[in-house]
Order: sequence, then C-alpha cells, then structure tokens
Amino acid sequence: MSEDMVRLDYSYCTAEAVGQNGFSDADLDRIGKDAALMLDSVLPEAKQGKPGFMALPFMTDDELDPVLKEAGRLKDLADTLVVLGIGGSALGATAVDMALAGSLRNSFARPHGCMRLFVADNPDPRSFGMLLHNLDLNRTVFNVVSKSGSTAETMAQFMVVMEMLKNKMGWDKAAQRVVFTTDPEKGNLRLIAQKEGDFRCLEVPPDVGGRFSVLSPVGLLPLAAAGHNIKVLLSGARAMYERCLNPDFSSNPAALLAGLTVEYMHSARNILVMMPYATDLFGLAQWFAQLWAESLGKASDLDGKEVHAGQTPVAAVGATDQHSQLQLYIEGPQDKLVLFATLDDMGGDIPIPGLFQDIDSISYLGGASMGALIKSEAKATQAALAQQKRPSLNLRLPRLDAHCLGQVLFLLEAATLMAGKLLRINPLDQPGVELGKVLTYGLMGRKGFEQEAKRMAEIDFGGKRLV
Ligand SMILES: O=P(O)(O)OC[C@H]1O[C@](O)(CO)[C@@H](O)[C@@H]1O
Repeated sequence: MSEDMVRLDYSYCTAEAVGQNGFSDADLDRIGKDAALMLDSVLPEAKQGKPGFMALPFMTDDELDPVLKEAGRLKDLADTLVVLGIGGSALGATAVDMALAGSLRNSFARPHGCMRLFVADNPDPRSFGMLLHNLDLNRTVFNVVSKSGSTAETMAQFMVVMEMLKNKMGWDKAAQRVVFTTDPEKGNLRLIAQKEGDFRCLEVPPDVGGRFSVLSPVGLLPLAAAGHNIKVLLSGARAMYERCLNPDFSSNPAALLAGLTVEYMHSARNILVMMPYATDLFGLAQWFAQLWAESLGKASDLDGKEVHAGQTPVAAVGATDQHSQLQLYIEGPQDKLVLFATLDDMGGDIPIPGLFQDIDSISYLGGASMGALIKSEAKATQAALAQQKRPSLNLRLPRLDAHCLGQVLFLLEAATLMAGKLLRINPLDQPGVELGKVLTYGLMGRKGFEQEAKRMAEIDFGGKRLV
C-alpha cells in the first residue's frame, strides 16, 4: 500500500478491543456477505460514473479549464471571494479551504495569488451584515452557488449583494463581479443569466446532488481561487475511487465503513461522532454531518415501509472536545460510535521547552512536542473509550494535503452511498426538508403558497406559552 494512502483502522470495532460491542471474525464474515450483495448492485453503476459524484474525480482538463479560467479571471479582478450558498453549496468549500489553509485563514493575509475566501451560508442579518460592512467591494467578487437557483437564503443574499454592487459601480460592472454555479438548464440563476446576459455561469452536473458536489465546480471554483491545487484534490479522489470499487469487502474502505456503521445502527448506536484530531479538520466534520444526516435520515425504505432510518452525526474536534463532550461519550448512553481522523504527519511540530523542571506534574512536557501530545491524546482517547466498551473507527491520513483530502472526501461520499444501499433507503434525496421550506414561503408571502400561509397560522405554536 502506498505511503500516500488514507487508511481506515477498525481495530477498535473488534470483539478483542471492545468485547460484546465489537465484532468477532464470524460477525465480520456475515457483515461482509451483506456488503458483497450491496457491492454487486453499486459497483456496476459506479463503473459507469453513477450516481453522478462517482464521475467527478475523472473530470478532464477540458472540463476543468473553464473552472481554472474563471478562477484566474476572479483573481485578476479582486483579492477576496465571497461564496453565497448554503448546505451542500457551501460546506465542501469551507471544509477543504479550512483543512488546507487553516482555521485562522481569514484572520491573516493569504499568500500571493490566493484569494481570501469567505463562505456566507446563513441569511443571519447580523453576521452577514458585518461581513458586507467590512468588505471592500472594489476588491471583492461573489460566487452565487445554488443548484436549484431557488434557495431562499442564497437568493436573498444575492439580491442584497447585487443591489450594493449596482449602486457602487452600475449593473454591468456589478454583474462581472458575480459568477453563478448552477444547473446547466434550469432554475432562477440560469434564467437571470440568460435574461441579463452579463453573468458568468459554471455548471453543477444535473446528476450530482448538493451534498455530493464538493468535487464539482461547486467546490472547485472557490478552492482554485483560494489557491488550492484542485487537480491534486481530484487525483486523490481518483485513487480512492479505485479502492472503493474493490469487490472484496475486507479491502474496500468505503464498504467497510458503511458495513460497520450500519451494523452499529442496527444495534441502536444512533449517533455517529466525527472527531478529527486536527483543528483544521473541523470543517470536514461539519461537511460530513450534512452528508450523513441528509442522505441516511429517511422515513421510509425503498418499498415504502416506514423505517425512520438514520444516525445522528455530531461534529467534534480533538483534543478540544475531550474537555467538553468526551465525558458523555465515555460514560453516557451506549448509543454512539466515534469516527476519529488522525494525521500521521501533523504538518509541523512545536517543541515544548523544558521550563519548570521542579514541578513534577508538568515537567514531563518539557522536551516533548505539541505533536507528540496531541497524537498521544488521540491514542489514549480511543483506548479509554474501548476500556468502557465503546467502539470507534479511525481514518488515518498520512498528512493534511490536497491528495489526502481528495481521498477522504470521496471515501466518505462512497461510504454514505453504500450505507444508504445497505439500509435500503434512497440516500440521494431529501424529501424531509421540503415542508419547512414551503411553510417559509407561505410566511414570506411567496405567490402560489397561500395554502402554506394558512397552514402556518394553524400549526404555529411558537410563543403561545411564554414564561
Ligand atoms: O444548491 P441549492 O439548490 O441552493 O441547495 C442547497 C441545499 O439545500 C438542500 O436542498 C436542503 O434544503 C440541500 O440538499 C442542498 O445542499
């Protein structure tokens, strides 16, 4: 196995490590048999690039060219890019940018040729207002990302931004500072681009759902503008694609991850905590939370039988959350599986100076390093969980670079699809989020949603009993 490979360590899911809450060899054989059936249905389609996210790692230079050209054009115009999008149209760019440029990336100047990247994913007037107030519009461009082109939050942000830009520089110049990433044919952004003419557009492939779109222009444009090597990101995803198409369950990391987590779901481990031991991977945990929650949380199975499937994802970060959530994970209800992510090479280390040698309780730190400390904490936490018979998995990344991250993104997407197949639900739709959306339309007075407005008047209990 190449040294560049991301590995899945499932040692802490075995009976040897966590007793009755782990799997024996016989259990693993059984899980493998179910997974083999699942792979029989997934692999032929995956080889055809289906569902659409499976084909993204294989984008050709011709397909990437418009993305790279647009990133270059934006960089010529400005030094700051603001993405307006929400959910799958926002979380992927944040996850990768945070991982590669660091959590503090917007607090300091970026290297030459790398745009500052803000992802404004919430129509919260306080935070969005503060961002707008502090932007120099002459040095800022905007990427409006919405596959549907109808998401209220994103369209509202776009309208606010467009009005500001128009007032400052006139419509034509304003439009040059805005690029849309949207469906190739449908939706309001496409309509506006066709009508108004001046807006550049990149395409979200119609068969790629929002939460699976990080490796499409949705994520690639902002990431290229921020200076990340999107070709290397895709090469990592390609390397993982090959491994996820392995029909042998025990060598296929996505099938293993899906098979083990689904087995734990069947034994009432209803919560999946993703806890990377790297501050800069917190965005990845938040991206994964949408992927896992929206894909697997379903009322009915493929036969229409009510199942209420799913596993609640929690985004945590080590070592920080050892001092906040870990007590619950170690001693609370036996309803959790923890998915750690660790870095073999932390990407730099800081030696701890040998001060205070006369204080025994801290003198051991002197001469060690921060890297050694956080790595020991990750190991110790997994072992401590296991002592209390709490299972966990660990995604081991050789280092935090574009190639490894491409592997991780693809692995988690493939595992999510496979988990959905094992659960016999549709992991690619999200019918449950519709009701809240249409009721909001009713409240906001959207034409055609008068019934929803009425319905809201009947079911809105908020504020009826206040203390
Ligand atoms: O890209 P769009 O169409 O604006 O959708 C944004 C997000 O909204 C959802 O449809 C859920 O409301 C997600 O699946 C999606 O990622």
